Amino acid sequence: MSIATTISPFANEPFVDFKLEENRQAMEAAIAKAKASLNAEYPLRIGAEKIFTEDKIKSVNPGNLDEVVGYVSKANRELAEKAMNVALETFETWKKVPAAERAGYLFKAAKLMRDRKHEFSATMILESGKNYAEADADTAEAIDFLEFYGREMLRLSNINETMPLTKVAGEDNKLRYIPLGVGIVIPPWNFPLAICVGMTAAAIVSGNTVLLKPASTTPVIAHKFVELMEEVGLPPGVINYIPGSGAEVGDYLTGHPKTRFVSFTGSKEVGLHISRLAAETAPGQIWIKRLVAEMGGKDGIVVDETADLDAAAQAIVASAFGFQGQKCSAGSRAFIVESVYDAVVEKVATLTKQLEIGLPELNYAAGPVIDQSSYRKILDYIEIGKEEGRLIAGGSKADGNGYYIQPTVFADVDGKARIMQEEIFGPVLAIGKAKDWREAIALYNDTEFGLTGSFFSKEEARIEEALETMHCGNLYVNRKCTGALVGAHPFGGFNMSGTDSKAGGHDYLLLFTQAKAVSVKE
Ligand SMILES: NC(=O)c1ccc[n+]([C@@H]2O[C@H](COP(=O)([O-])OP(=O)(O)OC[C@H]3O[C@@H](n4cnc5c(N)ncnc54)[C@H](O)[C@@H]3O)[C@@H](O)[C@H]2O)c1
Ligand SMILES: N[C@@H](CCC=O)C(=O)O
Repeated sequence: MSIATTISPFANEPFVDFKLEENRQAMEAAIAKAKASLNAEYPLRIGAEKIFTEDKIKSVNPGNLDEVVGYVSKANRELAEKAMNVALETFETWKKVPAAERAGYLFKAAKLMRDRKHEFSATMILESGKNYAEADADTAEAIDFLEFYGREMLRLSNINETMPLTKVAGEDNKLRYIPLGVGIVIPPWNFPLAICVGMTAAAIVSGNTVLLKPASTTPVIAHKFVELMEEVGLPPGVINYIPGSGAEVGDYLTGHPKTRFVSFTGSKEVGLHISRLAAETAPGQIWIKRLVAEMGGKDGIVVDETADLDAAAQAIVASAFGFQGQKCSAGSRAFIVESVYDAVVEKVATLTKQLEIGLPELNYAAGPVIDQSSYRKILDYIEIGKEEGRLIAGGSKADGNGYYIQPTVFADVDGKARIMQEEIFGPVLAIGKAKDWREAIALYNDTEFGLTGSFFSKEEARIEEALETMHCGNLYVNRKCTGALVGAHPFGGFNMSGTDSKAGGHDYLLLFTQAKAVSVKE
C-alpha cells in the first residue's frame, strides 16, 4: 500500500471552546508553565550547532512590559553566511530524501503540536498579546499547514498517476516537481506560529533547505517550532534559525547570489524593498530568484439595505478588532448604504464599546498592540482620524502596563481619507456612507490593496455581481473577512497585497518547486 493511501483526507483542526471550564483551566496552566521560561536565552541554530551570541533580541510581553519572554541570539552577516553554507551543503542530501519521508516529518510535527497545543498558544499569548481564541486559532492553523502541505507534497509526487501527461507512442513522459535550492523565509509577527510554520513547512517539504529569519518581536515562538522539528528528527541544516535585523541579515541574504528564493510575508514597504533587491543579479548568480511576497491590506465590508444588519455589525466589529486589528485581513473599512447607515453605525459603536480591554493572559477581548512603534503609529492615525471623520468609539490609549489602545471607530469618513487608504494595522475602523450598494462596492475597490473583503446582502443577483466586481484575493459573503481556513480559503491578495500565493491552497507548493518534464524513448 502506498503512503498516500494510508493518510486520511485533510480536515481542519477544530478550535478549542474556552467557555468550557476545563479548557480555560488547561490554558491557564499552560500560561503558568510558559511563565516558568520567562527570561530564558535562545540560541541561533545553524546545522547541528546552537550558537549563543552576545548581541540579543529582547522579546517583551506587549501586555506586561515588565515581562521578558526571552533573550534571543542575533545573527550578523558572518553568521548568516555560515548558515547559507550549511543550507547549501544540506540541500545536496535533503533534495534526495523521498517526498513521503519529507512529508512524514510534517505529519509527526503536526501530531506533537496537537498534543501540546496550549503550550504553543500560551507562548503566543505572552509574546504577541493574543487572547485565548486568537492564539488557539493560530496554533490550529499551524497544525493545518503541516497536515495540508504534507499531503500536497504526496499529491505532487504522485501527479503522473492522477494527471498523466498526454500519451505519445514510443515515449514514457513524466513530470517531476523538484526543489529550487536554498530559500530565505521571512515571516511577520502577527501570526507568529501559523505563518512561520506554513512558510517554512511548504519550502522544506518541497525539498528545499531554508534560512528562517523570524520577526524580531516574536522570535521565541519561532524557536519553539524549530525545536519541535528537531524533536521529530528533521536532519540538521534543513531549517537554520537566524533571527536578526531585517536591514542587515535580511538585505544580505536577499541579495546573496546563492539564494534561490525568498518567501516573505509582511508589509508592503518591506515587500517592495525585497522585490527590488531580489530582482538584481549578484555576481555569480545563475538564476532569477523566485519571490513570494504576501503583503498588507486595507480590507473592508460592504453592507446593503437588505442585509441582516445585526450580523453585519457583528462581522464588522469582529473583522476590525480581532487581535486588535493586527491582521492583514482586518476589516479596517466599512461602506454602508445610506438608508441603513445610521442603524449600522449605531450597532457598530455599541458593540465596540462592549469590548473589554486587558491582559491577554486573562483572556480579555481586546489586548495590546505589538510594540512601541506600532503603538505610536496607531495613536498618530487616531489623531488623523479625528480630522477626517466623526469619532464614535474609543479614540485614545487605554490603561495597562503595555501597549493598550481603545478600539476606535470613525464614521462619515471620505473614501479618499488617509485612514481609508493607508494600512494602520491596529484597532481603528473607518466607516463611509454610500448612496447605493454599487457605489459602496466602488468605494471598497478604491484602494491599492486587494486582500480580503465581505459583502452583506440578501439579494442573490447583487451577491452574484459583488462576487464579480469586488476585487480581492479572498472575498466572503455574509460573514467576517478574517479567519481564512487552510484548504477551504486559499489565502493571498491582489495588487499591493502581494503575489497572490494562495497559502493553504493546492497551488502553493508549486512556488517552491520547479517542474521537470522527462521523456524517455521506449
Ligand atoms: N498578506 C498576508 O498574507 C499577510 C499576512 C500577515 C501579515 N501581513 C502583513 O504584514 C505586516 C505586519 O507584519 P510586520 O510588521 O512583521 O511586517 P514587516 O514588513 O515590518 O516585517 C516582516 C518581516 O520582514 C522582516 N524584515 C524587515 N526588513 C527587512 C529587510 N530589509 N529584509 C528582509 N527582511 C526584512 C522583519 O524582520 C519581519 O520578519 C502588515 O502589513 C500585514 O498586513 C500580510
Ligand atoms: N489568514 C488570516 C490573516 C493573515 C494575515 O494577517 C485571516 O484570514 O484572517
